[in-house]
Amino acid sequence: MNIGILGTGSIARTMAAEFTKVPAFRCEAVCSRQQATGEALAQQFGIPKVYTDYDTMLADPDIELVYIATPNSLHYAQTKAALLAGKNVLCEKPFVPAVAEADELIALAKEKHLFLFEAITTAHHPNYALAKQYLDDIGSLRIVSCTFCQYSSRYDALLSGQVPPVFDPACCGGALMDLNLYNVHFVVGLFGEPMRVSYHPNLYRNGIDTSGILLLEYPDFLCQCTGAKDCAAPGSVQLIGDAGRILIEPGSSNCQKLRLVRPGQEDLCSEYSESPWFYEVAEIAMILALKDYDACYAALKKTRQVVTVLEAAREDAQLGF
Ligand SMILES: NC(=O)C1=CN([C@@H]2O[C@H](COP(=O)(O)OP(=O)(O)OC[C@H]3O[C@@H](n4cnc5c(N)ncnc54)[C@H](OP(=O)(O)O)[C@@H]3O)[C@@H](O)[C@H]2O)C=CC1
Ligand SMILES: O=C1CO[C@H](CO)[C@@H](O)[C@@H]1O
Repeated sequence: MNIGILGTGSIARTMAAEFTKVPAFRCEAVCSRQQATGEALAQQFGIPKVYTDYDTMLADPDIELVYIATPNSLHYAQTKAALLAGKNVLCEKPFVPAVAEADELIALAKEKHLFLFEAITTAHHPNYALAKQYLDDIGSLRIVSCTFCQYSSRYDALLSGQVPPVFDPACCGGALMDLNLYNVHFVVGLFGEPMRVSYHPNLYRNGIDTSGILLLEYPDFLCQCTGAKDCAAPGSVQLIGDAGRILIEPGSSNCQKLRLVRPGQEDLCSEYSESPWFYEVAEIAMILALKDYDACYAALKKTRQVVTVLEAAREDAQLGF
């Protein structure tokens, strides 16, 4: 599968490296707003073509899949253009801001029988499946607690007067959309949509949430998701039942270590060493190789549920974007 990469930022570089580990993928082209930036990425990863115009890249018949790694607010239009051009699409998280946009893109992918996928590591990690398997061992679930707090150098830029896309309301940035969404993916992936959603953000003066606490209420348990880009803390997911708990570290974006803890019993531990993107890219390669559209559309159904929760959270906090 020949890939055209759109964007040359931090995740585009990470993913270009991950694509090269999987023989089924070949990076065919990169598209950047500047020729020199595109050439730098192309040279680093041995990518033969550089485009500075997205439509021109979409017109390249050699490209079968477009990987979109641009600011959040561009995902919808760029995904739609790629699908209309007949390309499969892997779109970075967060998929799109609005449920109506998600529905339109999912319908378009189905109509054109194309692969469409949100690039997010959470559910692809082997320990995620293990957590699901261990749920029966912790009794009745009472509390879920997820923490993803990572101080961002872009927060320093915000404090010094710049507005990077990730802290720009016009780009649909913020801690909820950038980091807390991993927690939402973890929880909604396992338990579906909650009954009620409320979001309590710390706001910067431009109206962006630099951190915040999200409460998801389920019929039988409560879930607290913390996401922050303005402070740091060790990350984790804890699923706490009345007969034990499951602890995952460093958390919802990388389920590297899992521990099942039950009183009076030895802990069961599981640890993986590959990067979290490795498992995501391997699973995508498998879905594409098998043309497993059921798996693709099942993942999109989860993505749509997450978009619904995130939209409800932004509405609850009256974020205005
Ligand atoms: N899955 C994961 O682990 C991660 C996912 N992400 C997601 O990936 C996306 C990109 O994030 P990240 O790589 O950190 O962002 P960066 O700001 O580092 O890169 C974004 C790239 O998009 C391109 N771009 C196109 N239009 C614009 C524009 N108007 N403003 C700014 N950049 C533009 C730029 O490439 P050029 O200059 O070449 O045109 C830029 O380098 C986001 O949606 C983010 O949520 C981010 C980090 C990790
Ligand atoms: O998705 C993400 C995961 O972590 C990154 C930082 O390391 C974030 O900036 C990013 O958007």
